[in-house]
Amino acid sequence: MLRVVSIVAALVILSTVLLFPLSARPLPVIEAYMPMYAMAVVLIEGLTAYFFAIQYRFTGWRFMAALSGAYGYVVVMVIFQVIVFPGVFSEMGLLDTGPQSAPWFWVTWHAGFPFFILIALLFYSPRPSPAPQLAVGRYRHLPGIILMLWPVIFGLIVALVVVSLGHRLPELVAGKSYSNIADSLLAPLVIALGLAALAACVYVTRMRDLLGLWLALALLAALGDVVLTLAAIARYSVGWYAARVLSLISSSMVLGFLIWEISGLYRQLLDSHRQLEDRVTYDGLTEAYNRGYFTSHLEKAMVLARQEGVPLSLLMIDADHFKGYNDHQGHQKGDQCLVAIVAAIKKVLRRAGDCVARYGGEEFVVVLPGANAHTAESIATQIHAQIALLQIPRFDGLSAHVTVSIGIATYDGQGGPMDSEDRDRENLAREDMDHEELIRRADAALYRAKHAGRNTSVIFDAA
Ligand SMILES: Nc1nc2c(ncn2[C@@H]2O[C@H](COP(=O)(O)OP(=O)(O)OP(=O)(O)O)[C@@H](O)[C@H]2O)c(=O)[nH]1
Repeated sequence: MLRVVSIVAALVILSTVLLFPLSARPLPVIEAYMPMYAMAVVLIEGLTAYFFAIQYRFTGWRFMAALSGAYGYVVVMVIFQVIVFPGVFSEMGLLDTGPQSAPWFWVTWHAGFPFFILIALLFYSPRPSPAPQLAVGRYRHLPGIILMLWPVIFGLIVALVVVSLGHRLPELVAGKSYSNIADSLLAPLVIALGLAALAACVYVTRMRDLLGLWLALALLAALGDVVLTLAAIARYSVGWYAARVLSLISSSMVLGFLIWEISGLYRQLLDSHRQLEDRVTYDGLTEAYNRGYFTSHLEKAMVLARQEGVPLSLLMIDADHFKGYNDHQGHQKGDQCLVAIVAAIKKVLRRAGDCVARYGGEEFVVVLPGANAHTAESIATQIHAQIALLQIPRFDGLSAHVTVSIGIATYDGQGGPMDSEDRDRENLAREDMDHEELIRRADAALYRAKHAGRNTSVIFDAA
């Protein structure tokens, strides 16, 4: 970022120096240039003021409020300058203020902006992060609102004075030349304010903050704008056109930075949203779904199964003698074993709605929408086979390799359970089964699988 700023700063200085001797050379009059330029400045500075106000709103950083005020002031000045500028809305400009009002608005704009930046720098403090320290109390935003509004109100008063003095304003423009500005004390005043604001910005922010860096660059471009305008002596000359371009660069600088910053915040927001979503969806160790996700998924899957009248099976899978494995191999190996078990289960699950979740410590659940007890049993058998293929040794004498036990329960999609063998018994037991009941049944089947000697699957049987 420092390199980009340095390159732009070098270009601003170089173009100012190179164009300075050519400034007074006249160029063709393009009357549309002024309104287009003014519209762009109003839009850019208005957006900048808005973004600073928003930043103040969310961070409570008064520097932001004061900067918003400085840019708001410029908007007021530019609007009035373009209204009274000859040849934009009418031959002599609107409001019948005479030919002196436009250059006076230029002076008040270019003196006022660095002045308000100087004021804003009085409120500079390192950026509050990460949590904004907002003052509490009913009127906590009052100082910030005052900082934002007073430059705008001041600008309106200045505009009122300039408009009402109109023809009585001291002469700054004579014919096509506005050399009176350059010859009067106004020129050194405007340049001195610009230099002071630039120096203060560098000194106060120490360029630690990217905003300070871009603000300094904007002030440098604004200074180039002032120097070339003063050297141009007349409108529609090389210096005059070039100064307007520098003025646009100065305006865009900070807005560009703010947009870049906001895009970054948007990306961060999406990333943290994704992370949060992952946290509430996945188990951190095995990357299987977590219990919370499983419960809501099962609930929805059962509603869908009921609506479509199709079965749904649930497998509850538990690693056998896992305490013994942990005790012999250590907790880390135990973790790796759980990860391997999930990977093995995933290999068996091929249908879109199938999912594996970690139900608790070494216990996993598999939801199989559309699977009846027979299909579920076949999937359980495949899981046993995949886990056998892992060949994870135990060395505790209980068994050669890690195995799992599986309990199977099936919901028939008709509002009742479907038992393994006896359909009459199933019909007797028909009831409105919810997901908790299905889990309870899978758990009961798992219990029986454990008692049947482990490394086996059992289908729930109400008997
Ligand atoms: N390494 C590791 N171990 C875990 C994790 N979660 C639970 N365990 C362990 O898993 C073991 C479960 O033990 P038990 O509930 O007694 O069951 P078991 O030894 O597997 O016996 P059976 O289930 O009856 O075959 C405990 O020792 C837990 O510490 C985990 O995330 N990582």
